[in-house]
Amino acid sequence: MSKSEILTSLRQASVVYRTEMGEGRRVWSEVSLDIHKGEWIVVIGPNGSGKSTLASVLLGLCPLSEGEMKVPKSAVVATRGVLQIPDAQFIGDTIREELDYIATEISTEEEEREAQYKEILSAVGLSLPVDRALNTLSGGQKQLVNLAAALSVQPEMLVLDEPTAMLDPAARKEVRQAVRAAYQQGTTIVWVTHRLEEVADATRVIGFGEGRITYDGGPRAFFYGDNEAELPVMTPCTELGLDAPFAVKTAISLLQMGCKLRLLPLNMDELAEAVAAPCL
Ligand SMILES: Nc1ncnc2c1ncn2[C@@H]1O[C@H](COP(=O)(O)OP(=O)(O)OP(=O)(O)O)[C@@H](O)[C@H]1O
Repeated sequence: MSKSEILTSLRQASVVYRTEMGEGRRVWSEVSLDIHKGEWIVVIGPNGSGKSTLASVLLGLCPLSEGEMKVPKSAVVATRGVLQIPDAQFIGDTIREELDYIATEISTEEEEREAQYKEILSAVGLSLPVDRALNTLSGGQKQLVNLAAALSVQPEMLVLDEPTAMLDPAARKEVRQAVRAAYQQGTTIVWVTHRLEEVADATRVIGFGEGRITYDGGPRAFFYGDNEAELPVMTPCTELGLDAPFAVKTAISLLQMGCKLRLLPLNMDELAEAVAAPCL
């Protein structure tokens, strides 16, 4: 997929929130960023570092106080979002109502419409009756309905703000799988998270610390630094005060013991691959 087409640009963007006392509180300073078509960007950082503010800005929910956000004329960008709390996004009471509100180009002809609903749901791996009440669904199913609704308008860019935060491991896996399918269909992904294992899907990682971008690069360099020959004392991950996933920490220990790994793993599957061959 081409990385050249820019979907959205931020230039010297700052956000100042007003506190209850009416004072300005600067939570974002001089953030500059180009989001390219075909990227899967994971945005990571400690609590309160400004990650969700990026999601809100991209979704048009938070105005910039300074700087600008540009959508180049060549890119017709439809951006949709899925947020942390599944119920907070629902408008309707049933899956049908939800899709009726959000999905566009739904047929007025009944048979065709039912087939469209089925297709929208199956795109995220759901096979539920459309008249199911939303409050009878599990957290994971609710989040998949939100995802299905967001994807039903075929957005160019999908912004996810900690979509798995309230979910159990099985549901987290389903949501990631559904987002991977959307990515493979050409949707650009911006995924805000505090779960470091979710970095494994990224083509690009953006690290946030105290309202500024501290890292913008590949996922492996985020965990291991950019010099494969020598492990740095501090990596972009540890500089943000974040604890690397088990697979990364294990690989670092092996490297420190003098083992040469075939790849620098991002997750358990890759760790198994890295240690399957004897140390060189
Ligand atoms: N509507 C608001 N009004 C005032 N301050 C806000 C508002 N939203 C966020 N903030 C503050 O802005 C800072 C950045 O918040 P943001 O939610 O973007 O961070 P985050 O990295 O997503 O944090 P977390 O991981 O805890 O969700 C925080 O200090 C937060 O308290």
